[in-house]
Amino acid sequence: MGKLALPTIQITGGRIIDPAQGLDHVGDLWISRGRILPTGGVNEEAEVVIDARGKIVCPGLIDLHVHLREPGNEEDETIATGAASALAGGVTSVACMPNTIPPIDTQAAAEFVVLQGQRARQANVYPVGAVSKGRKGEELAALGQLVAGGAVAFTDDGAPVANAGLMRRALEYSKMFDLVIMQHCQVPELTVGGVMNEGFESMRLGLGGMPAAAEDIMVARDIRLAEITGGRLHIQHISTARSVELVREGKARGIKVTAEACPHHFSLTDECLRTFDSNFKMNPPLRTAADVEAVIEGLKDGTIEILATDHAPHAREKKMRELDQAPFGIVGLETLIPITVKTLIEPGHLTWPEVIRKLTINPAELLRIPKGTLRPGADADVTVIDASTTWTIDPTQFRSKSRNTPYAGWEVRGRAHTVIVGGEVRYTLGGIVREGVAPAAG
Ligand SMILES: NC(=O)N[C@@H](CC(=O)O)C(=O)O
Ligand SMILES: [Zn+2]
Ligand SMILES: [Zn+2]
Repeated sequence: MGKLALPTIQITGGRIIDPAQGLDHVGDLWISRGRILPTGGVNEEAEVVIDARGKIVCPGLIDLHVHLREPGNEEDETIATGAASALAGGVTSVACMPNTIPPIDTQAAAEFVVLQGQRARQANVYPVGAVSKGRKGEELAALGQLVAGGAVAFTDDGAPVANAGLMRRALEYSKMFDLVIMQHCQVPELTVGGVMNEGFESMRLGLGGMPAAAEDIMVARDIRLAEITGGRLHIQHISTARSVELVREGKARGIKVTAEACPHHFSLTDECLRTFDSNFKMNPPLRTAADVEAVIEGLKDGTIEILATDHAPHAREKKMRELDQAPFGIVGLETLIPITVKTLIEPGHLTWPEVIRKLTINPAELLRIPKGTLRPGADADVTVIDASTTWTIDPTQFRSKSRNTPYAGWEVRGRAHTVIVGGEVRYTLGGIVREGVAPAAG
């Protein structure tokens, strides 16, 4: 669809929340030809009217940590199904990890991801390039070429950059592009054979443990490396109390370190493994209640400025293997909003504007992408959230190709109602008044 064909959209009567502008008020939001219009809109009838009374209208959510599995594991997810899953979760932009087969470690590989994202016409898809060639942790990948191919950050996620010398060079070199190095912090030698958090529960269950220290030690090392290089370090899926403390200290000392937390790390604990259900197996593992509390505290005081899902789809036959054989990871995009509502908003830890900030302008600024705000002239990526609707999480209804969620059957509140990307309604639960052809139900 050309820009001229994009409709004028009026979203009426919603609670407009845009942390980037400090906005939180009830009103109308106007969109035309793919862009946000100034308040008051245009002097014409809108072609599409979305009734947002009682709902939240915010910048399209951004999830900077997803695994889309293409190329190489299309039985788990494709860029198209993952980007459709994003929309169903209210997410209009995703940054996808390079642990595909082959990995995203060249310009051509990054361009392929961008192209597949454009073809899919679902959420915007931004590739994250590998730090090392083949994600082998030996030689630096051609970071400049990756940037030319569209990479917005670098990581070897799925594995850490274990070699301190390589990590130092990556932090040094990435300064040239002002891009962030995202790190899966974990000393590999300390987690060999691990299935879950090391502690009372793993001992009781007789399962191999992954100590919190494996994460803490690498977080400490990398913050120090960020300090001596002046590079930008981003801690992925932070999960331990000590790591949160280290990031807090690092920030206080003026080091360029940021962190993200995932819903499972602030909603579940290692006690869930008593079921031996592989849907509770992820990396980093579910930790103790004290760690969950510390992560929530970090979210509250701003130490952790980003929410991300680490959406990690795995086909049923893989995830159904015995616990120690099953792969790590859970799908996350379609449960992001309700689990955040249940565990952060309803208990009063964070307000809606605080949550939305961590899902819009904060990740946009981290990736240096021109997204995450409803400022006039901005790309019209908008999420309308029905914050009060109650529903039951049913994995068979997911747009994702995979169903590996620990939240099946949970009674929850809040979900994306309508999602607009580039001025086009790409997902809706219905209720849109519009001339001409109605958009396909998401
Ligand atoms: N988080 C996970 O448990 N799994 C991720 C890898 C990763 O994020 O490290 C995956 O790719 O499946
Ligand atoms: Zn990881
Ligand atoms: Zn990941």
